[in-house]
Amino acid sequence: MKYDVIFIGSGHAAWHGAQELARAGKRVALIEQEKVSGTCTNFGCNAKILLDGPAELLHHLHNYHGIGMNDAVNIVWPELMAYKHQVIDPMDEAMAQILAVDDIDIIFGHASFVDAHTITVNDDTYTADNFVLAMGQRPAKLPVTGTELTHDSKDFLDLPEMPKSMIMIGAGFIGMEFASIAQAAGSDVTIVEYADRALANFDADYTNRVVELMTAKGIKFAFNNAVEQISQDGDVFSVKTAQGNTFQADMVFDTTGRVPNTDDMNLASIGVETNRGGVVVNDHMQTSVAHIYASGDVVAKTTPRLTPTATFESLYIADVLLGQTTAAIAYPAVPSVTFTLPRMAQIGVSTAEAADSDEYNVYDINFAQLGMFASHHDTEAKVKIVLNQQKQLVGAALIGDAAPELVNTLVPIINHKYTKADLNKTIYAFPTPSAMLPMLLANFLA
Ligand SMILES: Cc1cc2nc3c(=O)[nH]c(=O)nc-3n(C[C@H](O)[C@H](O)[C@H](O)COP(=O)(O)OP(=O)(O)OC[C@H]3O[C@@H](n4cnc5c(N)ncnc54)[C@H](O)[C@@H]3O)c2cc1C
Ligand SMILES: NC(=O)c1ccc[n+]([C@@H]2O[C@H](COP(=O)([O-])OP(=O)(O)OC[C@H]3O[C@@H](n4cnc5c(N)ncnc54)[C@H](O)[C@@H]3O)[C@@H](O)[C@H]2O)c1
Repeated sequence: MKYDVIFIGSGHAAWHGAQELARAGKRVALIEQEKVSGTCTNFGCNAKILLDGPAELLHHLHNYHGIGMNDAVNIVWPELMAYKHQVIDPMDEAMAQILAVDDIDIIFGHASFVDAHTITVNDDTYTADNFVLAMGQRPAKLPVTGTELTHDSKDFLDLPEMPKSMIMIGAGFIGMEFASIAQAAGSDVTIVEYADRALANFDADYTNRVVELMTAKGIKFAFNNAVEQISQDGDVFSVKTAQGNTFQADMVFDTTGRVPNTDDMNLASIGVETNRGGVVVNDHMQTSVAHIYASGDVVAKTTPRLTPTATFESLYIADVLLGQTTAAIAYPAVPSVTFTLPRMAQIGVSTAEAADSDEYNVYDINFAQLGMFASHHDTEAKVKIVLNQQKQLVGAALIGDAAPELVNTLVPIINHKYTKADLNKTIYAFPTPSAMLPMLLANFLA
C-alpha cells in the first residue's frame, strides 16, 4: 500500500498533523502498536487529571478548614477507578472514529523500516513519500537489582485498590503528582530522590514550599538518596540507597523519567540519527534523512515534552509538507503545569534563567494577599513575573490552586507583548483570579 505520509505513532505528535494533511487531500496512515491516540489520552494526562479530581476537591475543602468547614469526605478509590475506566477506556475508539471521518487509515502493529521509503507492520509492507516519527516515550526502568519489582505510571493509573503505603522513586512530575493523589486517597507515601530538590525545572522557592506542604500532609521525602537495590520479603518491598538508607512499603513505583521509543525500528540502518534523548532533528523537524520528520516526545530536544508541544510540532510538520511554510519551527512561550496540591506553573523565561542574566528583572506578586476573596482562601497563591528591559512580560512562575488556569491567561500577554495600555483596554469577568492577575500585572508593564 502506498501513502503520501505515514506517521509512526498515533498520539498528539501524529494525529493533529495527520488530519490537516488528509483534509488537504493527502493519503495518510497512522501506525499504532498499542492504543489509538497514545500516552496522553490513554495512560497519561487525561487519566491522571480525572483521578486527581477528588484529591483537588479535598484540597480545596482543606483551604476552609477552621474558617467554616471541616474535611468530612473521603476518596473511595475503587469507585473512582471504575469511573476512570468508564470515561477513559472508550476514548481510543472514539478517536479512531474521528480520524476515520477524514479517511485516515490506522494500521495496528509495530512499524520497522525496510528502507528509507518502506516499513513493515505484521509482515505487510507500506511505502510513503514522507514519514513522521512520532513514537513517544516509555517509562524508564532503573538499572538496579530488583528493578522488576517496581511498577510504572500505567500501573498507578490502573490501581484497583489504593495500597496502604507506597514509595515513589523520583520527585519529578510523575512522582510528585501521583504522590499528591495517593496521599489524598489514604496511602502513606515516601518519595526517594537522588537530587537535592524536587521538580528541577520549576522555581526553587515554590517547589520547596510545595514540598513543605506535602510534608505537612504526611508525605515523606528522602532527597540526596540514589536507589541501588529493591527487594521483597513477603508483602513488604524494600528500597535501599547508596547512602545506606532503607525505605519500606507495600508497592514501589519507578518514576525516574521516560526513554524514547526508538528501538527495533532499523533507524540506524536507514541513516536516521538518534541519541539518548531520542531522534535528532534540524530546525525544520527533519531527521538526518530529509523526507523523514520527527515530532513530539521521541524528539531529542530541550523544549518541554508535553502534549501541547507535540501538537504544535505535528501541525508545523503538516504545514511544511503542504508547502505552507519554509520557516524554521518557532515555539511561542510554552506553559507547563505540575498538578501537585497546591499546583505550580511555569512559562517562558524561568526565574532561575532571569537570575543569571542582566536582561531581566523578577518581581513578586503576593496573589494570596490581594486576591484571597476571589481564590477560595488560597493562602499559598503567589506569582513571580519576569520582565525584560522594555518592561514586557517574558516569563512567570506561579504557585497556588489557580496556577494552571492563570498561566494560560499569561500566554497571550507574553506572545503578543501586551502593554499596560493593552491590559487597560481589556474587560475580564470579576471577581475571578483570572481578572485579578492582569489587574496586578498591569502595574509592572510599560
Ligand atoms: C503519567 C503521565 C502524565 C502526563 N501528564 C501530562 C500533563 O498533565 N500535561 C502534558 O502536557 N503532558 C503530560 N504528559 C506527557 C504527554 O503525555 C506526552 O508529552 C504526549 O503524550 C506526547 O505525545 P506523543 O504523540 O509524542 O507520544 P505518545 O502519546 O507516547 O504516542 C506515541 C505512540 O507511538 C506508539 N509507538 C511507538 N513505537 C511504535 C512503533 N514502532 N510502531 C507503532 N507504534 C509505535 C506508542 O504505542 C504510542 O501510542 C504526561 C505523561 C505521562 C506518562
Ligand atoms: N504535568 C505534566 O505536564 C506532566 C506530568 C507527568 C509527566 N509529564 C512528562 O513525563 C515526563 C517524565 O516524568 P517523570 O516524572 O517520570 O520524569 P522527570 O524527569 O520529571 O523526573 C524524574 C526524577 O527522578 C529522579 N531520579 C532519577 N534517577 C533516580 C534514582 N536512581 N534514584 C532516585 N531518583 C532518581 C530525577 O532526579 C528526577 O527528579 C516529564 O518530563 C514530562 O515530559 C508531564
